[in-house]
Amino acid sequence: MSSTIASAQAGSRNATQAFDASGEPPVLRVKNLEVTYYTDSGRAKALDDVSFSLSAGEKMGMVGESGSGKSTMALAMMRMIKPPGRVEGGSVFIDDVDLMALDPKAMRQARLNKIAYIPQGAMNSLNPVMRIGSQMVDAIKSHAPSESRTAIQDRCMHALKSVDLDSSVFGMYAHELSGGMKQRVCIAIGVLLEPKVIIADEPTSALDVVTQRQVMETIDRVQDEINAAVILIGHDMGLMAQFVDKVGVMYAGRLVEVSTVRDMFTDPKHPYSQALISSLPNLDNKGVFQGIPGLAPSLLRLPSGCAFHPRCTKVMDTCPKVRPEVEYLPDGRMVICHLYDEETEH
Ligand SMILES: Nc1ncnc2c1ncn2[C@@H]1O[C@H](COP(=O)(O)OP(=O)(O)OP(=O)(O)O)[C@@H](O)[C@H]1O
Repeated sequence: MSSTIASAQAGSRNATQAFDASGEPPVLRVKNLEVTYYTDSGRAKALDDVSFSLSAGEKMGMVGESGSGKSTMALAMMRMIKPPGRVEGGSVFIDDVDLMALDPKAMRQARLNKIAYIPQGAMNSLNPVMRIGSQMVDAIKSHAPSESRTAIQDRCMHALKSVDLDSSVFGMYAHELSGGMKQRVCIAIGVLLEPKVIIADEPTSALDVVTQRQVMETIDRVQDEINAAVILIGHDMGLMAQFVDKVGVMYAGRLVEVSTVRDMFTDPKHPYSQALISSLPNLDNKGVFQGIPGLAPSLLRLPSGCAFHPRCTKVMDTCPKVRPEVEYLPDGRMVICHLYDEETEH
């Protein structure tokens, strides 16, 4: 755990810096990503100026209430936003390639090759009438068409092994597998081409607690093997805390805080992060859950200034009037809140 925390500390500073402590540039740099959904009721800015970076081998948990923009961020990074949504701006660099600037064919190649996405409910979208092996082979062929038959077969067997599944799963159908096994198949498909970045959207939802842990451990092990940067989207802060290096908190389309997992749990900076952390059950508040007052705002009618101000226990005069901007604290943490206007590194 201590090495995780140490790399997390370094990782947090990376959010502000182009290079990490080892002198290596981060493998993933998301800059000013913006997505708007043009609905009949109006424009909903689901992703508002989101920037962060991750080093190879680093894991980031992305949390926030339902509708805060977590899946939109993942889809935008994959260039899979569909109408009425539109990516309005920003870049997603993997090494020095901006995915946003690739032509559609190059982007198709980049998916699975450079960046893999395991969507919400992936295990339920395995094709019920195709053997697992055929689905794996198809995935490779569509992204690496020149690979030989033997190389493809080897890749599939290696991927199954790396997620702790027997090679016999290759010839099975989805209905013959448990939920945890299906989710592991989805992870195996995600890592077939050893991508540099893996995004897993709620990989453990709909699984029992024991299987949740096993799936997280599988992601951990596979990630270690290929040294990928991983983004884990989820609601379970407790489970996430055990597996990630840093945590990003989203609110109403903005990434309002990025901190190491230790900092997030011991000293969250944004009042919304503080509310999220104090709403977690612990031994002191046995069974008494502290909710966050108020409701998440509609993106169509966002409160002025800071969108969190109507629910914030630390609201100040400036909060409804002025939109807070990204601040990097002296310890490298990123926060978007007027409370820290004075603490910024200049
Ligand atoms: N196809 C769509 N058309 C219109 N609005 C959309 C569409 N998809 C998402 N949105 C809006 O974008 C916002 C962000 O949605 P998103 O699914 O990214 O949130 P999320 O944080 O992933 O939520 P959850 O935790 O429930 O998965 C939501 O407020 C939603 O209303």
